[in-house]
Amino acid sequence: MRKALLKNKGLIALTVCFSLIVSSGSVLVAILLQRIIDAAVKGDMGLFQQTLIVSIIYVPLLGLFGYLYSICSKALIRGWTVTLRDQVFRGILRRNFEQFSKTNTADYLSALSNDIKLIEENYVQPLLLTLQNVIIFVASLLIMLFLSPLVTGILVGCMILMFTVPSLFGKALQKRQEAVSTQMSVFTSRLKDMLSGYEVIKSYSMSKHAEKKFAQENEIAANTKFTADRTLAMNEGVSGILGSLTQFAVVFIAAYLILTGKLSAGSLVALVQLSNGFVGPVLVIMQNVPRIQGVKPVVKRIDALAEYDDHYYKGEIEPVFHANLQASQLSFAYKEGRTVLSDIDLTLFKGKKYALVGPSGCGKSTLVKLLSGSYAGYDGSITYDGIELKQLDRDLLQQMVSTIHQQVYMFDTDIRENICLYENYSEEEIQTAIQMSGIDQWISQLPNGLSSAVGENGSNFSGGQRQRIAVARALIRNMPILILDEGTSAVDMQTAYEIENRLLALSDLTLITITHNLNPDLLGSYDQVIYMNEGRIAGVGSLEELLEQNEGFRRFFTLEKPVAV
Ligand SMILES: Nc1ncnc2c1ncn2[C@@H]1O[C@H](COP(=O)(O)OP(=O)(O)OP(=O)(O)O)[C@@H](O)[C@H]1O
Repeated sequence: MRKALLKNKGLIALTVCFSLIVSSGSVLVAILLQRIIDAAVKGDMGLFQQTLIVSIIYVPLLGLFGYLYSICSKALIRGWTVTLRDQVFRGILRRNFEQFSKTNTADYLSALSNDIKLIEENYVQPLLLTLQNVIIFVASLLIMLFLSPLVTGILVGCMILMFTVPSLFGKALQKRQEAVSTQMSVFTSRLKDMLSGYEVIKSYSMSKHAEKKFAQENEIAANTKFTADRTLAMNEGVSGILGSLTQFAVVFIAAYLILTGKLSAGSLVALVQLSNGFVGPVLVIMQNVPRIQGVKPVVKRIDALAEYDDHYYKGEIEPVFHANLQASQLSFAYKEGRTVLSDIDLTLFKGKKYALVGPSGCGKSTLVKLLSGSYAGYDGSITYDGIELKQLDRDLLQQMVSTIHQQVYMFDTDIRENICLYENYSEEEIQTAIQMSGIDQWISQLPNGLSSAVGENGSNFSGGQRQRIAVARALIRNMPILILDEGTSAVDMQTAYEIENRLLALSDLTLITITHNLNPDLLGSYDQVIYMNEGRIAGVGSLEELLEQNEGFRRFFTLEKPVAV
């Protein structure tokens, strides 16, 4: 929050400046009123004309500054929220995979939309209003003291009473605004879940259930917001009553002073006017301070997202991969006490090709995620050319390893952008990548070729086509290590065979392929097959060696029916 404020310091200075002019200017109107009434009562034509001329110049000028203040404060709100949203988004991107996946994506969406709106309405706007009204309050106080210290004293007494109200409501509001933020996050999460499962809802006739569930969630979210609004209304109501009582007190006391000849009629008008400029701001402050206090937990949440510091990966060493990638005594658990990988010792040499096989759930994907630096909370060590992964510069490490997952994510743009990911590659590089991934012919048949739109998450194309685009996306980057996490599972056997064979032919590439396709021809082409079972390495060697020497692998291999090409 503070950083977002500092980034807009120019606008803040202008807003405060105009606020100062407008607020003090509006208070000085009381003096003009006093002079007009006194001139009329006393029959002083000179004072009347003089005040008239000053008013004709003064009022439009005040209007102009009012307009400038309004524009500046709106620009400040705009700048503040834009900066805040940018900072939160950057903070989210700075997280490592492990930290990112601890929070539901809908929570991030809710923070970027609902929470920032809550902050805009309940923090930024009230803060500006409070500032403006503090100035009006101070200016009114000074002039009132000058006109009648007695009336001012009574007013201040009433004010102290009024100031106790925000502290009564502040805590309750804080709790309720926090509940609104949490509930909106839950609501967004459930909504996202339902929309993502649209296909299942339709195919299993779940529409009625989905509608009912949505109505329930909608009702809960609206009720939580209404509970917070009720507290706000209570705060506003009590403040309003106290404000009116105070104004009445001023009028009666001032009238009494006129009756006893201690105050002029003009001063009464000025005092009433000023008491408005005195009570009004206190009311505004009373209504807005609890709002600001109430939204503090949400501000804290947003700050935590924006100022995220990845303490795991603070490494600055530039990674190199000339020799090997090694795991020693590597163990890992997603949740404490539920070990997924145990005592992994493995050395992968540059340029070699590895097939990682094993029963479902044995930890293959977890292992490659650890090797590529997605998770940091492991025991043991992972080294690139002898240097511990946690000491390496993570951004540079990400430029060394590319992964093709079974579920490919496609951005809603065209094929070219999904391959290049907004980086510049020559036409020749693009052509080579699409040839290697076997999509050149298919693309050439599309009416718009590489410019064909892929649709939301690639919905215009089949799973296999998406995977092949992902292969091209990885190949064009020419990274030294490529992980194929069942990355060809959605293409037909022949195509998978062709793609893998092309990758196997790249001498500089270190390839790690996770596969359930136990095709002896294909597996036989890998330098080594790594057989995993129950979170451990249960065997490493060529296909032949494993089949000869490893009973467990032999059983696994024969049970998982090999598929002929
Ligand atoms: N993000 C996660 N949080 C908690 N547990 C997880 C997570 N991802 C995987 N697991 C668990 O870790 C274990 C290993 O999963 P992993 O995906 O690494 O296995 P795998 O061998 O790749 O499986 P498959 O061949 O079916 O893809 C499984 O028991 C799985 O339930």
